[in-house]
Amino acid sequence: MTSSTTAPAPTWEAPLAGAPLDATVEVPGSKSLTNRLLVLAALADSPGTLRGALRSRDADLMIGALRALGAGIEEGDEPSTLRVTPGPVAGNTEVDTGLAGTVMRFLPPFAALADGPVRFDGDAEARVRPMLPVLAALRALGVTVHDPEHPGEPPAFLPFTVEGRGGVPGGSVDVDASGSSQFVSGLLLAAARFERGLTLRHIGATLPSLPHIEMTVATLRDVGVEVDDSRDGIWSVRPGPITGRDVRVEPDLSNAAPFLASALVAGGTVRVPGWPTLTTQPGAMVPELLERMGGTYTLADGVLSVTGTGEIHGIDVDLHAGGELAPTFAALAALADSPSRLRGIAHLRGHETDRLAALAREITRLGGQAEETRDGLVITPRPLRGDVVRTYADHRMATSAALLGLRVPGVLVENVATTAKTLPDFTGMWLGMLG
Ligand SMILES: O=C(O)C1=C[C@@H](OP(=O)(O)O)[C@@H](O)[C@H](O)C1
Ligand SMILES: C=C(OP(=O)(O)O)C(=O)O
Repeated sequence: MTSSTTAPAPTWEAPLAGAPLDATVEVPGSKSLTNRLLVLAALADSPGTLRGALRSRDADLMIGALRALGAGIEEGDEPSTLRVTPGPVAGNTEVDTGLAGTVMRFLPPFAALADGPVRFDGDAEARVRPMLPVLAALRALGVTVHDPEHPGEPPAFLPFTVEGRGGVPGGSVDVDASGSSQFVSGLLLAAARFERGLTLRHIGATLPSLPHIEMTVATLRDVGVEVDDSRDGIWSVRPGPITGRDVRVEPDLSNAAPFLASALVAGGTVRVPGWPTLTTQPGAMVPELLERMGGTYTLADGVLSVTGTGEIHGIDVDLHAGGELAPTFAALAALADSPSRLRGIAHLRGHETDRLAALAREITRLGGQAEETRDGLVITPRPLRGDVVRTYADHRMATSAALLGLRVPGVLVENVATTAKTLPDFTGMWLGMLG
């Protein structure tokens, strides 16, 4: 018998909360806004600037890809200030999507405008994330998408090549977006540059993450694009110019979630400044959900404060509008005083990992009880014990494990560096919060 040569993945011992919290946490810019604003700035008719942009793996993959596709992107005085100079969309290039849904789903329609082929590939974990609806829509719109290594088989996953021909006629297309709202967002973001614009009709039974589609529509309108979203499940984008603008990016409210949730686990107060009064981010749901689980919150002068007592109540919640919040609420549910049900999140099976399976498996590993349902999780609190928590290259599995570790001694988070996908200094921020 030979011994395994695979080194164990490094782990990070999640710190226990020794005392009630009293912390203010500055949360970097929203991933979803940063990557939309970058795409629109690169498609615009004039230069634009993002301030307070996220700099993380997903944002830097988007920057790298847009540069490869012909845009100029320079840092200003700070890394979070990005000056974007649009250029003709360039082909004969490659896009590394990493594991970023926003890069793999937003850029194929953009690449269809290029003057040559654009090859897309990403991480091993990215190669199993669903891509078919956006690629099939492009093909229905007359764009050639193929995998030169498997000619004759229309690709449904990474890797693939989009044959840019310098323009897209556009028109009408049906898309089943029940697997991801990003299929809709990606097509809408590039549609003002299609010759006839685009009318997109969602034909699936369910539609996740509607706030993220509303974010797409809002960011398009902010740069002067006309969008008709007056009919449920149908979006029409008129062809027309896109204006380069100077915009400030809101903090990432979904990344704020595990920090705010910490107040419920450890007791005390956590504050996040820069909380927008009006936003399309699904993280806007976080304060009310934390209140339902036993916290209280206030919003004053743009500072959101969440206070907890250490007591957490179970919740029955449909998270289809904000599925990316599920790992945070699953961790709270595992520490609650009554069972919880998270519903409406079947599409999490196509996220960074199959999040329903991963959350059920890891909560169970710590001695908890968590079962997958058709469209979510049922979590019954049990006494938990420390162990290694596997993270499956998923940043939110890591932040969710850190939350459990505030109360459960000996939680060892595997590959905590995966948090760099959207939060490059997660462990520094977490330790800072604990004081
Ligand atoms: O458009 C976006 O920026 C996002 C949309 C959502 O995707 P799904 O609709 O696939 O859940 C969300 O979960 C993801 O984190 C970001
Ligand atoms: C689902 C997520 O990411 P992505 O943008 O890669 O889909 C997420 O951040 O929770």
